[in-house]
Amino acid sequence: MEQSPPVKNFESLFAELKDRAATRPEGSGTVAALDAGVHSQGKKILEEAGEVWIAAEHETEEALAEEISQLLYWVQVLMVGKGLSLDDVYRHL
Ligand SMILES: N=c1c2ncn([C@@H]3O[C@H](COP(=O)(O)OP(=O)(O)OP(=O)(O)O)[C@@H](O)[C@H]3O)c2ncn1[C@@H]1O[C@H](COP(=O)(O)O)[C@@H](O)[C@H]1O
Repeated sequence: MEQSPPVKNFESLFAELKDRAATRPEGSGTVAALDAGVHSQGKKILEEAGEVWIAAEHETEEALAEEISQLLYWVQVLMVGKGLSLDDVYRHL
């Protein structure tokens, strides 16, 4: 069966998180994560990176893909919190 294209990608998620930061909707986990600050965000990035490593060594490709998506999310939260744009990062690629 053919897989449908993802409804989100790196750019669209980043735009969504920036919108959350600007509009601060009730119940947003991203707003809570931003309010928790860079120390908490950094810990989450390390935790998710560890889960990526473990999944790569011991789990399925699907589990690994999910862990990587969470790591990307937390990196984006940190970026939004620090006021970095995607281009700020892309120009180092
Ligand atoms: N892509 C994500 C995403 N990936 C990871 N996470 C959060 O990252 C954490 C993952 O942690 P774990 O792996 O430890 O899983 P867990 O055990 O369920 O969670 P914790 O006990 O650690 O809180 C969870 O708290 C998730 O809510 C995400 N939270 C939100 N998004 C997307 O971000 C957008 C904005 O979300 P809201 O701000 O919540 O509206 C939406 O498109 C969401 O789908």
